[in-house]
Amino acid sequence: MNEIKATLRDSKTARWMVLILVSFTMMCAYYLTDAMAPLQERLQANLSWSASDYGFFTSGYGWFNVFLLMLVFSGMILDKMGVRFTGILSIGIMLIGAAIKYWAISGHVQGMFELNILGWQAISSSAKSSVVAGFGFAIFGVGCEMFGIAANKAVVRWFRGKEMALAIGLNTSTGRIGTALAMFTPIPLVRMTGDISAPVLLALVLLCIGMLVFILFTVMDRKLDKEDADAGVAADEEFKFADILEIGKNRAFWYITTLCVLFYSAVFPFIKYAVNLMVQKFDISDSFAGYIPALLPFGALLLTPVFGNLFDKKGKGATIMIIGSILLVCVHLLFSIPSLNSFPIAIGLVILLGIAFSMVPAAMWPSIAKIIPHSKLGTAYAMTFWVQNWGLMGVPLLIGVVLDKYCITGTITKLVDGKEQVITQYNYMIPMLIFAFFGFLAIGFALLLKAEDRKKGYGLERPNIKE
Ligand SMILES: NCCCC[C@H](N)C(=O)NCC(=O)O
Repeated sequence: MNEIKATLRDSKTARWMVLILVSFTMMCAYYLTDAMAPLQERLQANLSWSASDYGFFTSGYGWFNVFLLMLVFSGMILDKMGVRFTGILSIGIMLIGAAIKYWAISGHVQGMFELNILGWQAISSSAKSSVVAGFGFAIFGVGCEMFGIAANKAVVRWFRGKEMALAIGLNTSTGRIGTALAMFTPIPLVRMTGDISAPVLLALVLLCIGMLVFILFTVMDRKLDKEDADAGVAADEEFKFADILEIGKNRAFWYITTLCVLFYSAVFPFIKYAVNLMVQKFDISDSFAGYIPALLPFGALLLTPVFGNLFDKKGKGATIMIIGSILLVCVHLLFSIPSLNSFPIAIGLVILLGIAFSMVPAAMWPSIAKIIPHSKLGTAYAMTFWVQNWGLMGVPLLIGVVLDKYCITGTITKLVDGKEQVITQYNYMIPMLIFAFFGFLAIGFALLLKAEDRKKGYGLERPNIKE
């Protein structure tokens, strides 16, 4: 009888160590992604950014991923070159993007940007700093998404047949720590330093540490490769273009991917405006406002592993996604009602949103691994992220333009960091209805996914761990 040799993967300590190493960089990346969100009013006061400028800059995250198909290339690089190479490359790209963003926001870029074609103004004028910062954010976005798919694949590799959904959930949760920190640390940091770009500088330093930590992971992963080779475990198949076509033929894959773009379009872009929503709708002071949206990622950080564990042990992945999407719609509809503007309501709704934000990701990412074979997983995650990036790019821009066009209720003069500033006031009802609409469509696709799973037997409703 063949004796199956234990590998590093079979050691609980080694597996969880790997998870810690991979997740730390995720946290740094997520911190930088949202670190400008609490500074929306300060960007208006210090750099003359309108809501549209802020939306434009925020949409930068997806420009290259979407239009240059960088995410698809990232998936190919991942499946061809492996997680170690792709991880290091992605952190390098994030560092370059973050440095450009820092340079733009720290006052080196001034004036307005206009695109004139034969005397015709192609786009309305924007603050130059928002365009350059958006460019840096676009480069950063390529690295961040590339790192995301590499981290997912690394975790699946180390945890398949074990605590896979729990581990993916914990990895995502660590990212949420970064988002939570990004909600409430930037304002104190800016107050302390008097420099609006200080949070970006902090993120740059954290990313450098992230690079060192990831190098430690590569040492362990290389060891596992060697053990797998010695044990005769077949290496992953290399990327083939036919993979894209094959994945593209899978109906369940499209249901889950459409659900992904709709669901995340109602969460990540919401986070970008949430601090301002707290200040303007719920009349919460600027210095405290960030703590409330921070409850969202913080709740998700605690609950994503709980739902991941539930999925591992009891199954019900598609059902979890349906319930999460219903919760999302309820929250945004309640946010849209102007008279619901008290402090406890703000807290209650953000907590409920945190629960929805735990349920759907905890079930979604491991479900893709149940639908698509491991050798094509990098490409599959990349394709899903690519579609999702249309939302991450388009929706913040849409909300910024809608705010400037339809939601301005007036201006007030207030003290911001000791200086009198004129601040535009917005009514957030229409943006919240837009978010609710995305959630409503997401419910439909979650139902379709469940029906498809019943037909094809992917096992989304079955446990991942055989007890
Ligand atoms: N704040 C970073 C955006 C990450 C987007 C990424 N494509 C993703 O969806 N990751 C999984 C997650 O739930 O965060």
